[in-house]
Amino acid sequence: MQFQKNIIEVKNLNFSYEKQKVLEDINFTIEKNDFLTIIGPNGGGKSTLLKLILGINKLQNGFIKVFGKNHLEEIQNIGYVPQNTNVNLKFPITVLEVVMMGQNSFIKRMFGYKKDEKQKALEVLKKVSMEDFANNRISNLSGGQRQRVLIARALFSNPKILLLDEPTSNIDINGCEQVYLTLQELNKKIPIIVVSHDISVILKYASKAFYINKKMTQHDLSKMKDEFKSIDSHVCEIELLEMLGKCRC
Ligand SMILES: Nc1ncnc2c1ncn2[C@@H]1O[C@H](COP(=O)(O)OP(=O)(O)OP(=O)(O)O)[C@@H](O)[C@H]1O
Repeated sequence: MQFQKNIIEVKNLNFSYEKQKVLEDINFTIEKNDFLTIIGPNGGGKSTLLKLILGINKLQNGFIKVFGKNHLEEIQNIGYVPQNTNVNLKFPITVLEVVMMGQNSFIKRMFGYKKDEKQKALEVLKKVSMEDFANNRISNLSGGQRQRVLIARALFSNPKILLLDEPTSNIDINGCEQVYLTLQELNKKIPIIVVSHDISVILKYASKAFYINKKMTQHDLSKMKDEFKSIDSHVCEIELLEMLGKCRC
């Protein structure tokens, strides 16, 4: 197989809802080991960009290539953890069952799961350090634990890229760290793209940051890394966000 440097390539992307322009002249590439965070103000266009990559929003111009092909041909290789999960917490469903919902076959869901699928679900739960909770009800987990289960669900179909939309909203700082440590471990094998408002936490883990407010500013975080690693107290996220929005690095 030919070596593919760019896992995702986006060029000349513009997008509008009705007459409201939401994204303007977006260009970037994602490589194999990237851990990218997409940050920016509310309504800046972050989720819209993810939905374009996933084919949920229809491309209006420009192009998105995944592994060198039209992105729509490669959707099955993209794992997605959406902002609002569709798991009904009132439904008496176990962690293992939630993970196995990561396969798209309705027939399989109707007629039960095979033994090897349960084994595979346990393996992906191990990747997010949640295998001991396999038989617990999803409703009994903490927010951070639940989010790691939803990451396992996205991993069930062996994606080659993982996209997450605000995976740590409503999770306390320790839960956040656990989720990001999990993502850091997964990033040894696959690129990670995460939309987040947890600026100071995510900047410790990410290698790149894209600030989006209709237009995009790209930041290579490797140089700033040591400073962010030493952050263990309060940082003013508003100032940090403003700085990243104005900076032209
Ligand atoms: N389906 C839609 N139809 C019309 N307008 C939409 C739709 N989805 C989003 N928008 C608008 O597009 C803009 C960008 O929304 P988007 O959800 O991409 O922002 P975001 O950066 O993810 O915001 P947040 O941080 O609040 O989640 C907003 O003004 C929003 O109201």
